[in-house]
Amino acid sequence: MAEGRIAVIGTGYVGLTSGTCLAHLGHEVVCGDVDPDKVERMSRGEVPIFEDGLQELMTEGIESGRLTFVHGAEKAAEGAKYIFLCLPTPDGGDGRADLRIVHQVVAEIGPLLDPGAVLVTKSTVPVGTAKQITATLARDDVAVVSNPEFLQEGTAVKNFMNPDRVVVGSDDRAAAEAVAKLYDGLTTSSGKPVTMLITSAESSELIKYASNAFLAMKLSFINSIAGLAEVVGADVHEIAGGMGLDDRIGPKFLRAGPGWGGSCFPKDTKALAAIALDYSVPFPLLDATTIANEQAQERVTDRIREAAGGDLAGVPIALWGLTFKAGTDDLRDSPALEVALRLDTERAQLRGYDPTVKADLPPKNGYPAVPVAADPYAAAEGARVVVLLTEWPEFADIDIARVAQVAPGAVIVDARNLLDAQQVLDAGLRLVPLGRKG
Ligand SMILES: NC(=O)C1=CN([C@@H]2O[C@H](COP(=O)(O)OP(=O)(O)OC[C@H]3O[C@@H](n4cnc5c(N)ncnc54)[C@H](O)[C@@H]3O)[C@@H](O)[C@H]2O)C=CC1
Ligand SMILES: O=C(O)[C@H]1O[C@H](OP(=O)(O)OP(=O)(O)OC[C@H]2O[C@@H](n3ccc(=O)[nH]c3=O)[C@H](O)[C@@H]2O)[C@H](O)[C@@H](O)[C@@H]1O
Repeated sequence: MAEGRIAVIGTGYVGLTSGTCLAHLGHEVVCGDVDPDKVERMSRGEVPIFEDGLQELMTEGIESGRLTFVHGAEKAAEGAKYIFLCLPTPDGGDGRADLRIVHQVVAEIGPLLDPGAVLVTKSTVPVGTAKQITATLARDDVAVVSNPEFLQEGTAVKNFMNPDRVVVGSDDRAAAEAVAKLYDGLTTSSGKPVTMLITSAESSELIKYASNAFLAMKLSFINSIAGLAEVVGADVHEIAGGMGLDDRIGPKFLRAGPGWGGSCFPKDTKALAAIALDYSVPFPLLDATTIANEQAQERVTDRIREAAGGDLAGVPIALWGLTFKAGTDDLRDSPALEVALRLDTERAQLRGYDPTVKADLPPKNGYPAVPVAADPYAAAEGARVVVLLTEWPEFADIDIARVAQVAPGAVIVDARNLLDAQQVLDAGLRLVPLGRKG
């Protein structure tokens, strides 16, 4: 076990998962957050986010005494050997990452750190941030290490415990190796030892952005292929299957949908484009990746408008799925809400359902208010168009005959291609799939 305690600053999807899993690996971990209510709830063992497997490990950590929660960054950082920054780095409005919270916390905790402490950026931060933090700290006795996180929401614990790789970057080789050692004992999902990649801080910072932007580009590519497939009479599933059989392409991240979203792909793709621009390096693929994503959201909206007969004003529409993907309660930059916004602008009457959303959505971050029903059938009642936007497994098992009863004559626009066309037809409804003819 590592000598010295670990502090985790910021207990969101990344911080809470990392802190809990590091405690599970045997480390002593103190998590600090600025939100006192959240700290109080977590101290009682309550998991504030929807994340498979987190509750069990968090209870285990608290009961073992290895995992504790405190209010504020300073309290967590004081006396710690490793300080993991898991703070938000949102879009600053011009595409660049807003690092104000990171810099503010570094300024707060810098003077308190013990000599020999290692400050680790787990947040996704632009290239050059480790250098900037080193300059702000102005301490020769504290090392700065970049250790980006690659977990996916919904499978965060699994991804943390079985990563494809761990990337650690620093000018201080010994500090980087010490951070890599904290992950000792982890295996990949196929049981192999995890590759620990030690790089410069700059490479490590860019590996994170390059990975996210590359995945977003892959999705934009298949979504554009879906648009083409609809016109030429091909089937995007057959195409993705055929492409994925090529080892060099691989089958993952080729599921066409209503565009990609979430708290990271949109902001990180834009942030990488901003970095390239700042360094005067042409990188048109990144802008194209974002533009193609907006086109994918637009295409789904077009299909819905066509299904409604050309005019959306006053048309009752059910939205099945509101989160940015299945398996999470996260609504940040959700493609479902992007589509809802477009429909709302055209004055459609929306009603949503999502297994993790229990209350009506108020207008937020530019997205419209969406009344939320208790189940998918209540959402569909009286709807002229039902749109499947998030790939929750319960939609694949939906009782279509019951939908036909509550929404006779409705058209189902299946933006995740989850439903069986024949079943929908048998129930007397029309199905509009994505990336293939209906
Ligand atoms: N959500 C994800 O799946 C992944 C996110 N990332 C990156 O990790 C970073 C964190 O992301 P999330 O965990 O999603 O964020 P989040 O928004 O879920 O959590 C951030 C936490 O930091 C706390 N916080 C804010 N200001 C603070 C302060 N001054 N002192 C202490 N705590 C403070 C907030 O109260 C919140 O609990 C971002 O840079 C993100 O890009 C990286 C990989 C995966
Ligand atoms: O930096 C981050 O925050 C994380 O961002 C993504 O993880 P996440 O945001 O949890 O979501 P993904 O599972 O990657 O899905 C992103 C979007 O792509 C969509 N998607 C994904 C896969 C696919 O085949 N088709 C598809 O439309 C999802 O529905 C969702 O809207 C990355 O996959 C993680 O590796 C990374 O750590």
